[in-house]
Amino acid sequence: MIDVFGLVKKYSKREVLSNVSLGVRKGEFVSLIGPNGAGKTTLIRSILTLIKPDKGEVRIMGKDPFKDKSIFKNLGYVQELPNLPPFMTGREVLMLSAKLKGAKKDDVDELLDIVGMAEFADRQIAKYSKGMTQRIAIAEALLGNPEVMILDEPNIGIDPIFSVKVREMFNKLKKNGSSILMTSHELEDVKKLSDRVYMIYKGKIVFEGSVEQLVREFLGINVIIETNEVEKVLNLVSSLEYVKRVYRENSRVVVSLSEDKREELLKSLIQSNISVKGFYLDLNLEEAYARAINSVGNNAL
Ligand SMILES: Nc1ncnc2c1ncn2[C@@H]1O[C@H](COP(=O)(O)OP(=O)(O)OP(=O)(O)O)[C@@H](O)[C@H]1O
Repeated sequence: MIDVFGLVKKYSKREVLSNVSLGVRKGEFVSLIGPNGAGKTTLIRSILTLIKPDKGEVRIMGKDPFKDKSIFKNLGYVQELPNLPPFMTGREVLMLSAKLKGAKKDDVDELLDIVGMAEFADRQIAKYSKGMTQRIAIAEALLGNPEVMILDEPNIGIDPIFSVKVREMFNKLKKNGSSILMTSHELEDVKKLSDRVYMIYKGKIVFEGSVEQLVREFLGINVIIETNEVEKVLNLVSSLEYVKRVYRENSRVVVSLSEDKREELLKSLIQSNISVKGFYLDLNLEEAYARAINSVGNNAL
């Protein structure tokens, strides 16, 4: 639904996007992560034709957005720090957008309710807080259930309770078959929402895969065992040849494996009659992200 081939963007002589290719399939949620200045917004704005790339091609729903603007009727976009008209009210912004997208007044009312802005709908944007403006921007992007949604740091300024709601909304959109591309520094959202992740560093894609693959590649396979019998677990696992490292965290034992022997490990625990309350892969995306950036930074690009 979104395809980018060999995108290059230069500012003066500096290349800020270097041969970037990326794809988002139907019903897929893809996140674009990377440090400040890596090129995420430049890439998003190039996809949306707000920036003209020097080389490369973009397709949205199979069409070239630089030539066919009709696709934008079916596309929702939350831009980084939304710049909504300050003298319009939230409702007016949504009504205007509904007209352009062919959505109904009822859809506007429903969305105002969903984003918790019904009460403030007739207040001017200039009088909104940052988070309130962001809520209207998200509602605006969701209008008309777009087939493609592009989100550039949608969670800036949003409180934790609404963050959970936003995740639910994006998940619902995805279940209905929409394709979503998001940039975010909120790794918890990235972890909970993404089917696939692209990591961009200094204008180059340096990783593509699932969150689990990213964690495995940069942190290895770490299993968390929750148990009341920590000592027994420590004794058992430290004798297993595929266990690289083991440490205790209160009533949890964290075990690093040299290869994917999770099934064997679980069997050994059960055979030793150890009561296991929890057994799962540690998906510490923050740490994997830091290591990945460190590793690409060291292998000078
Ligand atoms: N109009 C411009 N003129 C010159 N350089 C620019 C311009 N816009 C962006 N850049 C540069 O392009 C690079 C990529 O910027 P971009 O905004 O895409 O990064 P980002 O990954 O979105 O960062 P952040 O996480 O901070 O939002 C940066 O080095 C930035 O300084």
